[in-house]
Order: sequence, then structure tokens, then C-alpha cells
Amino acid sequence: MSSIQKALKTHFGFDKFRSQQQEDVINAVVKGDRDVFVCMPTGAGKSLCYQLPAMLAQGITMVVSPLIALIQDQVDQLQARNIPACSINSKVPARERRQIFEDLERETPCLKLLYITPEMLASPSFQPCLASLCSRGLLARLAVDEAHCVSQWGHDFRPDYLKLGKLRSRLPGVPCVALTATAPQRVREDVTQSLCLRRPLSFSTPVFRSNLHYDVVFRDGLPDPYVHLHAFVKKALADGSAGQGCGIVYCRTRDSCEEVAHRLTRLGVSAKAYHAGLKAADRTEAQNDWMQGKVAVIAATISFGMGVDKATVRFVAHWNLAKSLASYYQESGRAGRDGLPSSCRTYYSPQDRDQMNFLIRKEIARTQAKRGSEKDQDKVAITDFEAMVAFCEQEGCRHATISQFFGDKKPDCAGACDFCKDPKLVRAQIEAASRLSTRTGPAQSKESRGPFGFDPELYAGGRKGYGFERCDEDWETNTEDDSEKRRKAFGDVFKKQMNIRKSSDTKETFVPPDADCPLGDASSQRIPKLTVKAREHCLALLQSTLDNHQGAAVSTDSSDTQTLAVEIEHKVFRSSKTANLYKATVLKRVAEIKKGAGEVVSPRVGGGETSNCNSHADGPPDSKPDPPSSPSTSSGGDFLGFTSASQIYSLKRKRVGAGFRGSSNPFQTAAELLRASGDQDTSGGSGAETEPADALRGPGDPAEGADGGKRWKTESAVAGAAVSSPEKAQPIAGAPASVSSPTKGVSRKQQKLAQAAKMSRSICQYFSKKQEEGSAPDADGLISMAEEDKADLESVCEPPGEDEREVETPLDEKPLQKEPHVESEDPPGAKRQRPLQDSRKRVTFDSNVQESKAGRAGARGVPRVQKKAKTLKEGAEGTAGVLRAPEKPVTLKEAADIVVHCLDPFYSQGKFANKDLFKSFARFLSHLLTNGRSCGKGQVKSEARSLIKRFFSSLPLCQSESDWAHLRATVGGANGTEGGAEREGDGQAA
Ligand SMILES: Nc1ncnc2c1ncn2[C@@H]1O[C@H](COP(=O)(O)OP(=O)(O)OP(=O)(O)O)[C@@H](O)[C@H]1O
Repeated sequence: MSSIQKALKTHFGFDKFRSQQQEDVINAVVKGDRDVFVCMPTGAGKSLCYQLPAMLAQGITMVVSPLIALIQDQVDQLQARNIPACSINSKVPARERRQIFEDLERETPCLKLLYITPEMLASPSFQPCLASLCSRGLLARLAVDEAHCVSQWGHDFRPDYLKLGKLRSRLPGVPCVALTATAPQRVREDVTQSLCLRRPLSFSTPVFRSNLHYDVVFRDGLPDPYVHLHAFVKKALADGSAGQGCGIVYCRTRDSCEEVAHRLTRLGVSAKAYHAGLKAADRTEAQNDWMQGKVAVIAATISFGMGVDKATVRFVAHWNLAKSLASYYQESGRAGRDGLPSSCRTYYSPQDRDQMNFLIRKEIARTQAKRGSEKDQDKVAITDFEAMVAFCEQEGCRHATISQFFGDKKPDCAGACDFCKDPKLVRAQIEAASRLSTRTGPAQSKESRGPFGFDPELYAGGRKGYGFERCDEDWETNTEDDSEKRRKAFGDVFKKQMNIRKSSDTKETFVPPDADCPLGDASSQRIPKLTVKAREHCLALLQSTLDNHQGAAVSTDSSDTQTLAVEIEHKVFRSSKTANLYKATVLKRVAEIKKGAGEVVSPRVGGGETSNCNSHADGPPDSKPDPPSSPSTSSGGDFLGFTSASQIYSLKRKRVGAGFRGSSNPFQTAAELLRASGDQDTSGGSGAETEPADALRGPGDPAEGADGGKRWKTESAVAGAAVSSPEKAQPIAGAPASVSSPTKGVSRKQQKLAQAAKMSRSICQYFSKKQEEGSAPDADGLISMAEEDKADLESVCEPPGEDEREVETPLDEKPLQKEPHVESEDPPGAKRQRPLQDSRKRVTFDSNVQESKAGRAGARGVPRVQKKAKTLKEGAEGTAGVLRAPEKPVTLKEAADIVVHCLDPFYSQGKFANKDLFKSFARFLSHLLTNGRSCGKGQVKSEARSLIKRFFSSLPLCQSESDWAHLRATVGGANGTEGGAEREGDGQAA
């Protein structure tokens, strides 16, 4: 038996090496004539590769390790084996440290392994000791654990590791061994270079671990994620060695650790939370209990597990997305270290992804701001994160994805992942998730949606979160309950975020066109917020319309249509002042081309922008509002099942295109819009048929914002409310003469549209109509409500049939009913005030009140209203998260107050009430009006918060003071509160 094998048995109690690789590495390290680089999978036994040689060497092996927690665990394990090892770090008491230094000064120190952080190693106070050891020839070896931390291309770069390179140059004859589990090729090269490894012997084993089964579950699609997790835990533990198994659930936030632990315990699995917010004693107790098998599951932030070497971990579940694929590999690799089959699962959620995305970008921005420059390496965090996302979202072998990420060949998975086991299931899950995402919309954007999916925990309230602040100081200072500090820290983070957003709102970088960009004046930035991409998109739209309606074009030759499209686009560009006007005009041109197939559209003919549009011959091309698009195509902007407020009536003049420049009031109704269209039409303008505005929503369009095109949709939807589906429209019986009587020159179609416009303008009318729709939400709850809302919106735009007219007033005395009568006569300002004057009565969500009112309103409507309320309630009760259990009914006023309070932190002097938030709020109120019967105060609150979470995103538009006032007036008006919902504090915003 060789001395190495003897030492293996004597000091570590192992009969043989774990693998040939391990033996080879140890032999090379013991030999000591060359530096060694080791890249072996998690749990492969890398530590032994320097620990065993340390026992055979003369002198001390200095081990650099990134975290005190990690060090402590290693030292404890070694000491438990009677191996003389200790650590010098800031946590070690002064007396103990003195003893260590005394030992190091001895001629023959007892210590064999000295663990140290890179910071301590580089600190001036340690240099005399280091120099002394070197000069006496007592520094046998330098081992750098977690060596990927040295690389800026690595997922866990630690700047202090960079100092090790310099240090090495001062230790000429001392061999070095660098070890990592997670190093793609680029990182390996970087580590070798940064640590000044001399002709290193490189040992690298594929990362594939066949005993780990990987799978991904889309969390949002689960009826109860905790129950799902519980089932997974039960199965994983049952599959493992009897009674011995345990597992880890990694969570991003402290609260989710607590929640997961609590839920699992309630469901019958013993679980404890572990995070830096716990007192040290509680944390130690949790860890010990888990180590000793007293609790089966630990729900922890990633600070847990580093250095925890437990062989029987049967599963590692990620409740939240890991920050990179490399981190994930490392974290999940804590399972199955005994080589037995174990499970690694990620509960994936797009919302989670977006939050993580934002945090990563924020972190990069912070680093860059600190450094004052950008580096290519900065992007690595993003690409590594994207690899993690791809791991979850793509159809493919999970092991292959990991292996490819680390530069290994595709392994033989042999069914050790969900995809290889059942690809159809994975595909179905992805498809279901993408369906969900198109309905819920913004959660799916790849872009950082904004700070605040607004969960204070995102910022961890300034606390240690998920993998971003892996520094020991944080760990040490968070031992006490510091909720006050945290609150303040969160406030600071919040303010900072606001400032960042504010400045990013104003600063927009213009992306120059490509060399072959066909646009005229392609690099002109004349129109603020109009990107080259958006223009190209419009151009493509124009050209495809010309191609498809060749009668409208001068020639059928496609190159000619392109030239023509370029000219039209350029002309529109030159004549538009704002991005919105530009887009509106493009839409108009598209409609004209379609309508006027056979007529000449070329701007070269006729002198105007379009020759068939004689209404524009004299005036500025954009001086009239564009004909709207069909709501059926533009109403897709619903989020969370709430119909866009703008689909009900317009909020801003500029959104509906030109034609209202002279108006002092920034708001207008669809009826006004229609009037303007009517004017236009009477002067010969066309435009009953338009291209869906959605068609214009191009990538990179600034007006589209981070939400994937809501603004476009808004525009078209506003317009659409006025003129959609005209052919089917029937006049409403009893409609006010002022509107229903056709004015001269206004076509019959437009009269019908006027009726539709009036209907859509009134929220109450809209929703009272909605009450009578018979369909109930399906099991998807909210999602199906979104569909339903969409359908309702469309039906609103079509005048109702006889039946429907009778139940249009289930909220009988509701003030807004009267609006249409005055709408067409009053100036816009008066219109806005109208609800305030008429709204002294309380609109409640008490189903009894509603139904009795509905009863008075019309016997025919009642059963349907009741049925609707009932089905909505039932549907909602079966739906996670949204308006579930009926609580004490809440009035609109109360609901508004709650929401306004929730919004308050984001609003200051008209600056930060973001457009999406604003719309969401309106949608939320609309939703309440529709479904509020089954909704209680608590639910309203949580719903409001969830809205804010989702919608406080990075759209670069701020609401104006007047918008805000209008919103408040609308809300207050519906409840009899002059001036809108008060914003007196009740602490809910906090
Ligand atoms: N030759 C061996 N025989 C049996 N067990 C071994 C052997 N070598 C190491 N082990 C055990 O394997 C487990 C994993 O070892 P170690 O912690 O060194 O892995 P690692 O490669 O450093 O993993 P990670 O990268 O996750 O830290 C430990 O429990 C260790 O005691």
C-alpha cells in the first residue's frame, strides 16, 4: 500500500479513491513539481485533492476559500477527523487567532491546513506571517478552492480573488492547486492566467452526473404549487434510502423560505426555514436539525449549503429561478452526493424570470456605475442567466444543456431528465405556459420589466437576497432582527430606483439605422421616441399592404411597391410631429391603400400625401384623427383579465391621433373622436376600415414600451371603441336625440358608431352590460375572464339587441348612465365633471343590493345578473389568487381608496404614476365593478398590490397631473366623492 493510500485510510477513513480522476489529481498534487488545475463535478471529492496531500507535506497548506461559512464547515469536518486545520478570518475570536499565529511562528507548526479568505490573505496584517512562513520554507502549497471566483467570466466573480495572482508572484517556489466544479473553457483559461499557474496539469471531468434527475415545472400553471411541491418532496424522500433522506428547497427571499417551510410542515413534511434574517442561534439550530435528520427539508436562501456536505440529500428544489446555469448546477449538485439517484427540480415562473432579469441588470448597472465603464465581462451575468432561462424554457435534454454550457459533449442522459423521459409532456407544458403568457401578457417579456414587479423582497429590503450579495459582511451583520433598518434600506433602494427610472425615462438612446436601411432620412431623430425599428416596421406594413392590394399601387412590381412604400413612409415621417401621429398616419395610409385599391396612392400623384384622400388636400396631413382599428384586433391589451381603461374611453388627447390640438381639455370621449372622424369623412376622408393598430407594433418601438405594445393597443382600442363593427350596429332604443339623431353629413354607419361610442365611454354602462353576459369564467379563472372581457368589449362596440338594452341598467340609479345624454353636448371638461355631480349614491358590491337594484331595473335582467354573479363567484373561488373567497363586500370607494393608497408611493407631483399602472388601476376598478360582488377588502388589497407588482414597470411615460386627477375624479365620481378618492393614509401603502 502506498503512503498516499495509507493516508487516505488513516486520516480520512476511505478505503479507496472515489474515482481514478481523484487519484490522479492527488498523485499530481503530492508530486508538487507543477501547478494543478482541477475541474470536477460537484460532489466528486475535490477537497480531498488538497487535503490528503496536505497531510503528506512538510509545512502548511494554505487554502483560499471564498466564504467564511464554507470555511467553517470544512474546518469542522477536518477537526472532527482529528486533522490539524483551522482558519483565520474576521469571525475567529482574537484569542484563538493569537494562538494560531503563535503556532505558525513555531519551528514546526502543528497546523497542516490553514483556511483563509482572499481578503485576509491580501490584508497587510497577514503579510508578515506569510513572509515568515515562506522564508522558513513552511508554506507547502497554495490551494485555491472555488477557483472560478477568480474569473470575471465566472458566475461568482470575487474581486479579491484577483489579488491572488500578485500574491503568487511573491511565492515563487510554492506550488498551487486550483479547483472548481463550474468552469466553462473561457473561465478555465482566465483562472489559469489570473492565478499565474505555471504550465499547469489540467484535470477536467465532464460535469454530467447520471444519478441526478432534472426536471422543470411551470409554477404558474399549478392549481396549488405548495401541494405540488409537497408531492414532489414525498416522492423524492420515499425513493431514497429509507428514513435517511432529506432535501433542500432553495428560495429567493426570506419570506418565501418561511412560507415554504410552513406550508410543507402543514402538509405533513417536517421543514425549517434557513436564512440570514434568522438569529444566529435559530439558524444553527435549523441547520443542525437538518443535518441530524430531525427535519427532512430545509427551505433556504442560497447561503445555505455552501460547504454543507450531506451525502443523503435526495432532492434539491428551486422554488425560484437560479441566477445562472452555473449556479444552478452547483446548487442542485448538492443532491445525491452519495451517488444514489436524486431529484433536482426547478419551479419555473416567467414572473420570477423577469424579476431576476431586472435584478441582474441592476447589479450590472451598479457595478458599471461604480467602475465608471463597461466591460465585456459584465454581460456574462446576463448570458449565464439566459442559459438558465433556456434550460427551463427549451425543449431539450436538461443534462445536455448543462453539459453544453460547460463545454462538454452531450452526455447519455438515459432518461435522467423530464425531456428525455417524456418529451411530449415537456412540450405540452411549454405550450400551456406560452398560452398563459399571451393572456397575461407582460410577465412574459424577456426584457427587464421593471424594477418593481414591485415586491419589496426583490430588493430584499436592502437585505441579503438571492445570490447577489454573497459577501461575509452581510452575513455577519444580519444576525439580529433589523426590521427597522431594513425598512429604511428599502426606502433608499426605492428612491434610488425611482431616480434611475426617472433619468432613464428622459434619456433614450437612438439606435442608428443599418447601412442598408431603405428609409428616407433614416438617421433623423426628428420625431422624439420614434425608433428606426418602428419606422422599418411601418414601412414593411405599408409595403405588404401595397403588395396585397396591388390595385392601389402604381405597379405590381415588388421593388416598385417598396419604393412607393418608402416614399409614403418618408412623407408621413416628414409631416408628423410625434411618434403617435406618425403611427396614426401610417395606419391611415394603410387603410387608404386597402380601401382605395385601384385608386392611386402614390404620394407622387396628386400632390398630397395620398391622392385619394381629398380631405387632406388643404390641411395638415395629421390634423384629423385616424379612423380607428377594430377592437377585436386591438383589444388584446388586456392584462390580468382586466380590460384596458382606454378601451372604455380615451384618457389622453395624444393617444387618439390628431384633430384635438386646439382642445384645452386633454381628455375626450370616443364620441368626440367619432365627431372628428365624421368631420373628416364628410369632407371626403376615408377610413372606416383600418389596419389593426397592432400590426404597427414593432419591435423596439418606444411607444410600445416594455409591456409589449400596450400603447399601440391603447390607441387603436380607443379608436376602435368608436367605430368598430359598424355593419352590424343597430341604433339603441331610447338613445338621446342629441347623439342618435344624425347630423347632416354623418352617415348612418356613423350614427351607429356614435351609439357604440357612447356605450363604450361609460364604464358603468359597459360593465352593467357585462353583467348580463351569460358566460361564466372557466377553471382558468382570471384568464378566462380576460377573454370574457375582450368579448364584452367587442360586444360593447356593437350596439346591443333588444334584450340587452333592457338590462343595460342593472345598477339602476348609477349616475353614469346619464352621461351619454349630455356627452355630445357638453364640452369635455363638463363631461368629466358629470359623474361627480351625479354620483352621490353609493355603488356597492354587495350582491344583495346589486341584485335588488337589478330587480327594480328589469325583471328580465335579474336572473342573468344573479347567474353571472354566482358563476363569477364560483369561478373566482376556484382560482388561485384572484378574488377567491367572498369576504365583506367592499364599496367602490373603499376599493379605490385601497388602490390609491397602494399607488401612492409611486406617485409624486404627477411624475411617477406610470402609464401602465394608471391603466391597470382603471382596469382594476372596472374589474371590481364587474366581479366585485364576490370580492372582499382583503382581496382587493392583495389584488391591488399584485397589480402594482406586475405593472410598475419600466414604461418610459409618466402620467400627467391631469391624468391622475382625472382618474381620481372618475373614481371619486362613481362614489360620490368630489375630487376623487382621498388619499389619506391608513398605512396600507406601507
Ligand atoms: N475517496 C473517497 N471515498 C469516499 N468518499 C469520498 C472520497 N473522497 C471524497 N469523498 C466524500 O465525497 C463527498 C464530496 O466531497 P467534496 O466535498 O470534496 O466534493 P467537491 O468535489 O468539493 O464538491 P463541491 O464542488 O460541491 O464542493 C464528501 O462527503 C467526501 O467526504
